[in-house]
Amino acid sequence: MDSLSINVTTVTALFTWRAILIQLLVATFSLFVWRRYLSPLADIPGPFVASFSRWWHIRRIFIGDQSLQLVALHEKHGHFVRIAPNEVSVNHPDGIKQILLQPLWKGKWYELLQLPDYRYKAPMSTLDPKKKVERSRNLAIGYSLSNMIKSEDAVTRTIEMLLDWMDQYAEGQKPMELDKFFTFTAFDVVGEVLFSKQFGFLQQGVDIGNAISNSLALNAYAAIAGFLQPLNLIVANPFVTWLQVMPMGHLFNTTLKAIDERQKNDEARFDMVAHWFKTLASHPERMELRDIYAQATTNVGAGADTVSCALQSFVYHMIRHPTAWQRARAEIDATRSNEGLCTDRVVLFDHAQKLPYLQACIKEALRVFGPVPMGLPRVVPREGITIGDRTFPAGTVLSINPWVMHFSKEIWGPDAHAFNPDHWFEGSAAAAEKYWIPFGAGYNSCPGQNVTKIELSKITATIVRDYDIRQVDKDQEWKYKAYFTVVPHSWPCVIKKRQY
Ligand code: HEM
Repeated sequence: MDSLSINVTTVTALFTWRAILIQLLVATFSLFVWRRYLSPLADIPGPFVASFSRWWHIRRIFIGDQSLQLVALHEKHGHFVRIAPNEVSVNHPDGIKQILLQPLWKGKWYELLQLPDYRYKAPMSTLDPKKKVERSRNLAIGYSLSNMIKSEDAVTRTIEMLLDWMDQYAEGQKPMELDKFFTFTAFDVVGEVLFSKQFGFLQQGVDIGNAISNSLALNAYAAIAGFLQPLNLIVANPFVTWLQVMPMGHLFNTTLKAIDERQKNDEARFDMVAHWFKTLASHPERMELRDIYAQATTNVGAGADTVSCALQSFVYHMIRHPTAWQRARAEIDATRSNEGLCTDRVVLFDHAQKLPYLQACIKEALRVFGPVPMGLPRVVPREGITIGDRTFPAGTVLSINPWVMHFSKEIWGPDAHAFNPDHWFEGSAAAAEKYWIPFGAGYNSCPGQNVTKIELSKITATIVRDYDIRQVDKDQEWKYKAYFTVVPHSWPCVIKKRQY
């Protein structure tokens, strides 16, 4: 045999099935050894599988208990837990300052939020901090408190529809699934503030076109598929968008249709999209129509489940703590009789803000059951990041999970897991505030905070003042799955209207 035929034989041998299999096994084993034993993160504790694969995390998201698992892991291992080969969950008290409050690139996971496909870029799906801030600047005016307050009457009318349903259930003495009605309300409020039109859930009292079930499917999909980018390219592209077969396509089309109708509606208020269209008209070089569609879709995706969860957490925990309910009610009654406030059928935002105990209860509800139970991932820059006595090299993904932060006994004391509104009046309350991150923190924090505060303050004050609520089965725990957001269900209630 000459040398040429030996080489050909060798190359051919390399490509037999057996050889390919062996090479794959060697490569996989080498990757495993490197990730598990040689990586700079090798000594960070965490689940064994997570040290060499993302599957531990994906499985926990799929099961729906990622947040509780992470809380337990931090209690066992301390400030740093390795949750994937290149990702570390952090609950060090300096973590928020060093990670969320810095202009760091976001983890690649966020790209999944280009809804319904890569042509639609919103600030949330923009990883580069500079570009993200530029995009947000075009849209920020729509979220300002002064503009949100202009929508208060529309929000009030929507809440009145919720109250009509509550009155109806109270009269009929039928169990009410508050979880569904809170979600209906949250969706309809988003519709009102965004494009001056409710989606119609409260009017019909049903999940029209399974939109809410679809939103749950999108939520589960987003949480997992963000880690499987190639899969995302197959299921989220312009062709699939056109086919309208994916949940994000449905969400997008509903939003698009609503914006188009709004543009023809002469009675539309100067709502959120009106502000964005105004910016587009005066600065066409800064943004395009697709940005408006993308941001409106993000709002519908991010602004309804979260508020429903917050409302549910408030009522669920308050009825388990009747003393807190009575104290909040006494505060409202006193404000009513002493100052003549809180007398409207739906309490005004301005009045609800003057109720410190009620506000503490809202904050506590958002602390013990935050609507976002997933870590917020950021990428360590070239110069590395030092947190406590640990330095993380460039490229490591560090994430802060609101649940983990909110359950830290180091920060909130030994009863960190308990619902206790007095957390907000104790000595360290002001200091603890900086660790309260249901809305995230820093340049990526939630722009929907103002409308959320208006909605939560008005609804909770009105309900506490006017209704007595108990669960059909007081020992029944609600059910939920912690995906990107968490929306509990299955805790039907009996509603009674308060007699004055
Ligand atoms: C209790 C209610 C809410 C909670 C707890 C909440 C929480 C959050 C969190 C944790 C983030 C992500 C921060 C990050 O990536 O670091 C976020 C982003 C966002 N939220 Fe909210 N949210 C709520 C309500 C709303 C509402 C009502 C709207 C809109 C009307 C909204 C619109 C958005 C948008 C557009 C983003 C993306 C922000 C960006 O990256 O530019 N949210 N929210």
